[in-house]
Amino acid sequence: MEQDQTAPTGAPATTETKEFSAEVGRLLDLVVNALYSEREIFLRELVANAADAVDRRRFLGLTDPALALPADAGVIITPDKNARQITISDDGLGMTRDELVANLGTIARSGTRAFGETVQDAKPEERPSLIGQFGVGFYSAFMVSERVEVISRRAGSDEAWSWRSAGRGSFDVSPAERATPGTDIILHIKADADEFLEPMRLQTIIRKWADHISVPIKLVRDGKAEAANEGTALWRKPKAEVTPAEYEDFYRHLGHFFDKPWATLHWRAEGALEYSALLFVPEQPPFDPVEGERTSKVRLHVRRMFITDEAELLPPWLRFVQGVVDTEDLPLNVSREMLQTTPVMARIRKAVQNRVLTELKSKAKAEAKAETAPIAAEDEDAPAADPVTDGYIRFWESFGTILKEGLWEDAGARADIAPLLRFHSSTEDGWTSLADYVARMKPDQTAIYFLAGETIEQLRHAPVLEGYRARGFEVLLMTDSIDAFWPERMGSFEDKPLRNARQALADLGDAAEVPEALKPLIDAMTAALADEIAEVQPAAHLSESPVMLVSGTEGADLHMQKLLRRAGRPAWGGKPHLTINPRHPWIEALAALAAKGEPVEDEARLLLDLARVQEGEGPVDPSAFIRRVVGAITAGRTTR
Ligand SMILES: Nc1ncnc2c1ncn2[C@@H]1O[C@H](COP(=O)(O)OP(=O)(O)OP(=O)(O)O)[C@@H](O)[C@H]1O
Repeated sequence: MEQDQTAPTGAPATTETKEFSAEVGRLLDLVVNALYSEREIFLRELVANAADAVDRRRFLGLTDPALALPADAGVIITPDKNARQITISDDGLGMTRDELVANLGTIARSGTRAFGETVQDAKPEERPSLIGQFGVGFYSAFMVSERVEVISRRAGSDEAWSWRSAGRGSFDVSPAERATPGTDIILHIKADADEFLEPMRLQTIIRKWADHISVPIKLVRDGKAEAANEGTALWRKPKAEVTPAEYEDFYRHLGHFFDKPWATLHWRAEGALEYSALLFVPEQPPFDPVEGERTSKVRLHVRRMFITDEAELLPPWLRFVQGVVDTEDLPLNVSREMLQTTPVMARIRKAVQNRVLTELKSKAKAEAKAETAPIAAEDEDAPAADPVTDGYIRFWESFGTILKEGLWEDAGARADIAPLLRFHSSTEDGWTSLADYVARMKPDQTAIYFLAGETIEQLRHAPVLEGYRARGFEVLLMTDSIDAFWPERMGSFEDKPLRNARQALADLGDAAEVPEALKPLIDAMTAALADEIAEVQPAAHLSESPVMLVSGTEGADLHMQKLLRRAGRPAWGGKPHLTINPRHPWIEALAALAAKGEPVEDEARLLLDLARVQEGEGPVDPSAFIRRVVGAITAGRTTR
């Protein structure tokens, strides 16, 4: 604690000095030094924060009149050349003392380290967007300021607090005064940042970065506050009047995006439902160091006014879509509950979802056609076709995993999602669709076979494929966790059942008769492995491997059982079957031993462990496994 000489009269003259958390300190260094050449974006960041605070207060004010916004709420930017200050004031929600300390001093985003690395690797022109992407917005103030003061009063509270820092090591917090709720950010401008004290310069920056913010932004010039942003709400403009660059700027403004939109959907619905929508499918998944939320963040506006980004305008499996839906059909004071229950919202959701799926389908189809003949992009929304960024596979590799969640959880959408799916395959290079698979099916093939596992490489060498190969049957290979689950729910595609290759071996007619010579071995192995194995069978289709684990035809297969166990769920599904290769010399030798009544238990266990290892599982008892392998090799040296 130290005495503060400058504390406002009436407030206790105490200042608390606090250290920045180590990560915030690092973040500050990075922002100030790495992004020096792009300093103007400090204004974008601070104005965006101010406008967000106004939006948040408006929304909370709908249900809590104590928080209601004043009619002329907005953001005012006041440059003062003489005092070398810029003040950015808003009528937003404000912050309590604790929020000031937490938001501006101690919470470092999980992206800090990644941010540092990325900034160093990034090209200079990519750097500005990194700030927004990694959530270091406020600290950009220190690019142009030697000191920053924040005075904030939380709506609904009488107390105001001041936060001050020179951006090195520590910050001070003390009581302050503010006549109304909201926040002032006071920047004490650095000697080399004079340009930002010019109203003209500030105006240009706002036009460039913040024009579409719907909260009114004013700039004080010669003592007069003048509107600085058009607040055009880009999504309300006719498509023909929006340039590709404006779409891109708006997309970046929406959130932490630094790529280009892969698809831009801009339309207006009139008639039974009235709304404008401007949606984007990103090119790449956003940087997300921790598993993010599953809900869609598409923003809901009512007659231009931002209402919430929690309206779940799209289902979780389309959560990668970003943008705005602005409707005439809801009242401005729509409540959270109403968002859940009103039929208007249900209809808008359905319409928006359909539009997105239609777009994806047309892009998927365009790519399929492009494989045979070069075509012009069919998409009227896209400004220009770019083969690299427009390719459907580009989208699939970024978001296919998320899209597949819809197959599992959304029965009504399965038919729409099916044509969008792409897979690796045991016979094809690259990606293939279900329709293409069906077109390649052999005349005697009745099902679509798939195999889910950890990696494509592992799957390509899975012994279970040996029988399918022998018949010329293609098997789709899948490696997302969700792949273990959705095919059963989907059931079929174009009337062809989806069959798990591990469980469908019987389809191949491979259930060989048990030859007499093998019976003693099979009986002995079955007895020895009864705890782990449902059955030991000979297999006609194994050519190279001596053994293989096969899943029972019912319930979870081996891969799904593993995923369930990992997720701490009971791994329902029967014990696996162990298939042995009667033509393998080792099995032949064992069969001869068993026929003489000699014990084969040890080798039965070894075979089981080998089959498990082949499936990416550990041996039942690793040290016993090693003992047996070493024993077998040692014996092999003398008997081979
Ligand atoms: N003018 C303001 N009024 C109220 N709260 C604010 C204001 N400015 C910042 N904050 C609070 O401080 C937090 C941190 O701001 P900062 O700009 O660093 O990150 P962010 O806005 O959350 O992320 P990003 O800028 O990357 O979108 C904000 O989330 C908000 O809670």
